[in-house]
Amino acid sequence: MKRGVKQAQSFASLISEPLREALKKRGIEALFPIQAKTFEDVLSGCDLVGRARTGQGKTLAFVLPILESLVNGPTKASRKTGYGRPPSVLVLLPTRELATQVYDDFKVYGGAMGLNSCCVYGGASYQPQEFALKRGVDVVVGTPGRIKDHIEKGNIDLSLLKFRVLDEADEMLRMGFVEDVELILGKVKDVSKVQTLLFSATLPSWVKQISAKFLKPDKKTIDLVGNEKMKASTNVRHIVLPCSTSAIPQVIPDIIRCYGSGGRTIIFTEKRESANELSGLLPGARALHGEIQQSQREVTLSGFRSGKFLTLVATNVAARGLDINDVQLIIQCEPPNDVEAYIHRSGRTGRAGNSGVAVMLYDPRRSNISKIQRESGVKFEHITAPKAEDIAKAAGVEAAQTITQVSDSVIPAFKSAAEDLLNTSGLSAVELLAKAIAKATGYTEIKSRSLLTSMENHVTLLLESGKPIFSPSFAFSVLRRILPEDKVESVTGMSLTTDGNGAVFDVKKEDVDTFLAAQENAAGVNIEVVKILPSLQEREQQRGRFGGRGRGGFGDRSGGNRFSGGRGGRGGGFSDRRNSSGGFKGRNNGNKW
Ligand SMILES: Nc1ncnc2c1ncn2[C@@H]1O[C@H](COP(=O)(O)OP(=O)(O)OP(=O)(O)O)[C@@H](O)[C@H]1O
Repeated sequence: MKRGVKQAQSFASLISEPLREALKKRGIEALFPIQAKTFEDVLSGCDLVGRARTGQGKTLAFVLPILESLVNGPTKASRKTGYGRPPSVLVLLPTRELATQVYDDFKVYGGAMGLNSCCVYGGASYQPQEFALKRGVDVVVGTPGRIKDHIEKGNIDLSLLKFRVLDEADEMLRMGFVEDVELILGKVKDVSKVQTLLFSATLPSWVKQISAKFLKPDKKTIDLVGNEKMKASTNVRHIVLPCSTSAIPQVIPDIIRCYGSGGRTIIFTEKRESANELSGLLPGARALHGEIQQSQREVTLSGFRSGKFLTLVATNVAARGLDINDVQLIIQCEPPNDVEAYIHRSGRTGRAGNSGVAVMLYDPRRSNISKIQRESGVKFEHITAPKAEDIAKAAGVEAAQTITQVSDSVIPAFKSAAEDLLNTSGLSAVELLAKAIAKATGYTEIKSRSLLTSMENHVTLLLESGKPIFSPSFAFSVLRRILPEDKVESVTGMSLTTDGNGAVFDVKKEDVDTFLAAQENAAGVNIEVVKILPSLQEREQQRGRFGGRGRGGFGDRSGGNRFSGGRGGRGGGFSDRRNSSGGFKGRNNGNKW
């Protein structure tokens, strides 16, 4: 669904005929706001800092005016042409995948105007890059490390440079490319002759300081996010869902079924090992991360782009800038460390005016979502794992469509089997059809899940004791008074409610009656099955108030080993999150996040 983000304004007047034709072939017939707002400043020679939310067209916001300037505008006269010419434009990006993507735009649109581009990044062989540079190019796009190497080898001459662009500038600097970037930018002798453009959807204050160093003092800033509260994409439905790590592989297929709209899904994990592991557990998924060989990364990404497979499990290497058609759903397996990562990851959907869904999984006992909520301005929608009826509804709609598409010619072949079934099964036609749809969708058994951790065949209970519950260990002590030790030991996920009056936890489905009956053993104790997950205290809140990691503390007893889904060690406190061992499959799996 398109929203009205396009601006027809000045398209024809700003953009020359061949470029307009090339844009039209890709469905672009008007400028987006960031493009319209920056175009003339770039054309008139200004340095510029540009910021707009993800998917709002920042790439063309520099590509188009640069091309117009080189071919029809102020830099035309001094631009060299012919064999062996040095580049007029240098574009720096943080990842190889992004460099390739931006190069593609320069190749197509610059090509339409008679300009040559090349792309240089690490992990690919030097020789073809050297040949291209020696032949002479107008635009060089690449990652800082490799560009620096080429400059040092004398393959790139920056003496006639007109434009330098830092795209996803904050990520490039955050990734530790500061020295390379400074060295590259420092190679330009006469900065008065070069325009520097810096773009990103996120511009933390430290980037602004750096931009003050690289850009001219009279630079323009076009910030379409500015002080607005909402920093993430407004075209995306931002959702959070409580889920323990061990339940992630089971819950994800259901989330895709209910929220994926049949399109592509990108799943983000914090660690490479988790991306490998999860992609192995999800049917038809592939992994993408920095440890995979460059040639394989390219094969994977192009397979995902072309629809050979629809689920990509990636680390932050895919968080920035990637523009892939029909990504309907983003799943983050846990809250990222910084708000920028949340904004960029969720921004891989809901692009160019389309809508999308971003689901972030979190362990209510360990994760801190309020920080991301506060800093991104996102008001998260809280949901629990898709229920049987949600899955059936989503899967059923899809299956019903495919069933109606089956040719009528098969009916005679299967009719008598269908009639036999109807006559002998004792079920109605509708009931039988429901079973057939279940079989067709693969959902022949729908397991119930707990609201607190999304674990299969577990139920979330609420405990109240008639007085405030200050700590998980207090809640355990109440349980210990009314239940045998082995039942108390089996409790997982003990978490306190925000109002301080209750604690919620998961028990096995078969133990629910024992827990409910136990409340009779003590006056004032109330235990009930949770229908809607109450608001829960977060990690910091509990640590701040009670400061402890000791026995019975947060994470302790309640599946403290984050990845095992089993009982944690006594000292396994919440702060050990990043060092916990275990994996999606269980305790014996040594993979880390
Ligand atoms: N004027 C336009 N009309 C229609 N589509 C456009 C227009 N400009 C850009 N697009 C499309 O919008 C999509 C997003 O553009 P782009 O990748 O430049 O976004 P971005 O702002 O750089 O996002 P991010 O911050 O995630 O990198 C691309 O598919 C691009 O082709």
